[in-house]
Amino acid sequence: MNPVGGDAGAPVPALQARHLAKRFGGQLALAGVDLTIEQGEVLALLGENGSGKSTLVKILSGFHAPEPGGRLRVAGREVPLPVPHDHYRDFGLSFVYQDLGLGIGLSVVENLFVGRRVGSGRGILAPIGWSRERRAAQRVFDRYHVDLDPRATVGDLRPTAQALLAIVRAAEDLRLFRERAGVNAADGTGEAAHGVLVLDEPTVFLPEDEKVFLFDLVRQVARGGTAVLFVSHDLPAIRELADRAVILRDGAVIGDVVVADTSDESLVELISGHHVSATIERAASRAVEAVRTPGAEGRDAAASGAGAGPLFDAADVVGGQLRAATFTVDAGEIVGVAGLLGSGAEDLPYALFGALAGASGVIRVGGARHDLARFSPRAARAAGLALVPADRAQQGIAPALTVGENMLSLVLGQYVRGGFLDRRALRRTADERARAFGVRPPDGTALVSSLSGGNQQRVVLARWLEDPPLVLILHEPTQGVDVGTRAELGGMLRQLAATGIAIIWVSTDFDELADVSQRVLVCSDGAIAAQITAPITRDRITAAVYAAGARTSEREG
Ligand SMILES: Nc1ncnc2c1ncn2[C@@H]1O[C@H](COP(=O)(O)OP(=O)(O)OP(=O)(O)O)[C@@H](O)[C@H]1O
Repeated sequence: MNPVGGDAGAPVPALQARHLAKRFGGQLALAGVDLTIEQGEVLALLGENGSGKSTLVKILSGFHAPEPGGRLRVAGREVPLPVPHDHYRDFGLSFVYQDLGLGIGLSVVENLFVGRRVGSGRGILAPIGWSRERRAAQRVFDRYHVDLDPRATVGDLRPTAQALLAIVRAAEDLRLFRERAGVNAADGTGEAAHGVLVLDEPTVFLPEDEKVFLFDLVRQVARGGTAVLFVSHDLPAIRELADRAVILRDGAVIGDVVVADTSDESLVELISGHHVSATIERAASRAVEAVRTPGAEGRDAAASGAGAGPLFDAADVVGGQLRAATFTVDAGEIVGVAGLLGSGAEDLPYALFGALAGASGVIRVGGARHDLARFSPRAARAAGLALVPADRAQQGIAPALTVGENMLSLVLGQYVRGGFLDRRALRRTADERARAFGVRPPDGTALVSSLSGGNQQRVVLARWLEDPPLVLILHEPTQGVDVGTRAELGGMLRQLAATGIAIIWVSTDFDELADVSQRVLVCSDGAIAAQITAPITRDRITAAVYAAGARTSEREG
């Protein structure tokens, strides 16, 4: 049953937005969106990369001012537009973003009560009673059935625990809003409508098996009456959580469906606007064709001439959580790497690429031997390696540069004529690549920071493929990428592998690994503990990862 906000008639919707629009220069990023979310409802907001989801969320948070003519009501009350900066909480809105917004060096209790001390009522100058605050924090966690230690430092928590804390904090903001609004309710009922919790891709960094804790918490928050707007590309998570899904395309609502009544295929079609499978291979070959430069042929020759042995060979790799990882990858092979958090899998891409301090071990690329203790990213590139890192914002792109400069930064030398950079040729190629990789808008001169997250990821991939390596190392390459594009990237990378490139694909998304890999290595306790060959399924990977983890803890116990 839906909790009722007033004393008569239908419950007040938690959120009613009318005609929200946003223009960036000549481009209409949001084209007049209407949206209603009922109290206690979990609504998924879906759409391909660049469809306008973040723009809508940023209007709700007050980060963007919408075009004139829009209206917003939350918890039955009119919210001024633009939403006053930093005051969304006062109107019953609360946000959790992918980066969670926690103070990593602070304790759990400090994060929970930041900005609103439970304290002694003597104001901000009163001494902080830590034991009282910790008890208050414990009561909050008990309320949400969440097991968190108020004393722990947030940076020491696992990502899942950090996400739980961020959600509890946001839900508490809404509970306090409701208390305040109830006290002030003009109709004297003491009853106030519930607010809206916005979750913007909160599952991206969480290990598959721990998402269930987050789902439990979100369901519980919604059961209490709060409406949840869940922005995500994660179809299984959407199916798990959402009652209804609204789909955006080109800034407009093009679908509003009950999730339980809609197949995955229909959802993907609504999101992408076409039958994905029919276009994957076409898009993939376009992108692979686009990057097959003369240099690439040279590398193909190097790859095939590497002799009888594997193209890539890693022995006793140490670094981070890795204690001695040894494995090989053949030319043309896609090898997945799976592991629980702390298994060492997440350190492997950086140790192999010379980007992890203190790493050691030996790798061989096409027969040439390299000592990882003396390796660097520059040496790795020269050796024929490329790395697509998980942390796109920090390591993948240069946000202040254009799409073209980012895409072509590894091959700028090819555009120097008579000592000058041939900007026209650079721009022509950049536009071509942007089209081939489906970057929207397909404009090589756009600043990369103005692209949506998924489109930035396409730029990162295009950049590395411009100068095709012998060995491509990918860490969570489809994070934040929409479902249609994900399939497209899978197809593209399969075609690249077919040209002789060896691909090492490290991911916590076991569905994805099952889909793309010819072989999956299971990392546990810093070593490769098992290997899965065809038939590769998500269940087999999950079982192997846990079996390896259990063997490790038995040994340690
Ligand atoms: N600050 C900005 N300046 C110029 N254009 C922008 C800006 N922010 C967004 N856009 C454009 O608005 C459109 C919608 O982007 P938005 O980030 O809302 O998409 P999204 O659906 O959240 O995508 P993703 O799934 O990739 O995160 C895109 O074409 C994007 O390039």
